[in-house]
Amino acid sequence: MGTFSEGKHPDFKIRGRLLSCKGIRFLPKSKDMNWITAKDYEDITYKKCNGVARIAFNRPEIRNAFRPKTTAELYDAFYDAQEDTSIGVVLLSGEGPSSKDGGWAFCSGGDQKARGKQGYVGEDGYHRLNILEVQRLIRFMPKVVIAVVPGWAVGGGHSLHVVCDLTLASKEHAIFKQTDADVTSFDGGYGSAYLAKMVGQKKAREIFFLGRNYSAQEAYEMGMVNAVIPHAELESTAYEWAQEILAKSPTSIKMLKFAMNLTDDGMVGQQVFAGEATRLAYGTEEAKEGRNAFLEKRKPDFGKNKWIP
Ligand SMILES: CC(C)(COP(=O)(O)OP(=O)(O)OC[C@H]1O[C@@H](n2cnc3c(N)ncnc32)[C@H](O)[C@@H]1OP(=O)(O)O)[C@@H](O)C(=O)NCCC(=O)NCCSC(=O)CCC(=O)c1ccccc1C(=O)O
Repeated sequence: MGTFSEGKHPDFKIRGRLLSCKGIRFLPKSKDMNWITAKDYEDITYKKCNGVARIAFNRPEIRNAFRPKTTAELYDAFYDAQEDTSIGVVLLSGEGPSSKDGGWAFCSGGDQKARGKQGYVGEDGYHRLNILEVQRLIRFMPKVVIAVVPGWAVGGGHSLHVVCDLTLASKEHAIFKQTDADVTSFDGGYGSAYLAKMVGQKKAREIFFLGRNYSAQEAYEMGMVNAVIPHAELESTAYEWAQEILAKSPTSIKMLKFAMNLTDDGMVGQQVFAGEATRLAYGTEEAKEGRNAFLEKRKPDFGKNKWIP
């Protein structure tokens, strides 16, 4: 990747987010990172910079465990990132280290102190399992979501990294662990079944049935982590991966994500993919003629020789 800065090269110009030099495109480097807070929350942080949104758990003293308030905030931030047309990639991470003991975490799953009889108890007194709504938003949003794992990814936190499109992990501090079977929980959806597609049935069963710790390197070798990154470079590397993705065709990225989801998501996967195909069809002359004919109360004339093989 290039590192020209403005003024240093005669052919340098800014074109959108990309820097162009005689046809060669240079991506913003991590030194250009300038995160701006998008919204203040209690349990998470939410920032944006150069087409990238960064959402992070912010309960480091309890290894970034989530309660209903956390998941409601996560949903709100992810929805905002989905709707913001300037955003193409979302990083999901965990703030840290813990001021208590210096430990790092991505997320340790459901806050066991908030757990009630039928889920996690919110301020309204209802028992919920609404992390699954967050999982679905990550899965179905037309943007790339990267799990940036600086420490523990455990229980429901492990499931979240699984459902993200990509995972980058801290070489020194990331540890992957499934404790669902220790606390009578079971993510029978993406957390387990999709994990098995990723690492294979035997390995997925080992992860859940034994609940062992796996290092970033072991997770990488299993196929559930894309890259193992020195801790100090984790955030900047995630930003640079995001910039590489942002340089691609947004329609291609969206359709590729939905195409890869399709086979595992059944009719809903087909619905999501087909919805985007419909949107593309709406952009054609044919669609314009169909709409106009209806509005003008006449038969549509789609023309001859339109049945392209
Ligand atoms: C994460 C650990 C392995 C880290 O161990 P360690 O580094 O030794 O730190 P500790 O001293 O244990 O922890 C420090 C501090 O944090 C508190 N803490 C840690 N995790 C939690 C938690 N999940 N809830 C509440 N508090 C937590 C811990 O008590 C310490 O506090 P002190 O006051 O200092 O004592 C280890 O901490 C650990 O194993 N944690 C528990 C992991 C766990 O079991 N998580 C829950 C799994 S079940 C789940 O997440 C369900 C989620 C869900 O809603 C769901 C439901 C249905 C379908 C799918 C899902 C889904 O999974 O998404």
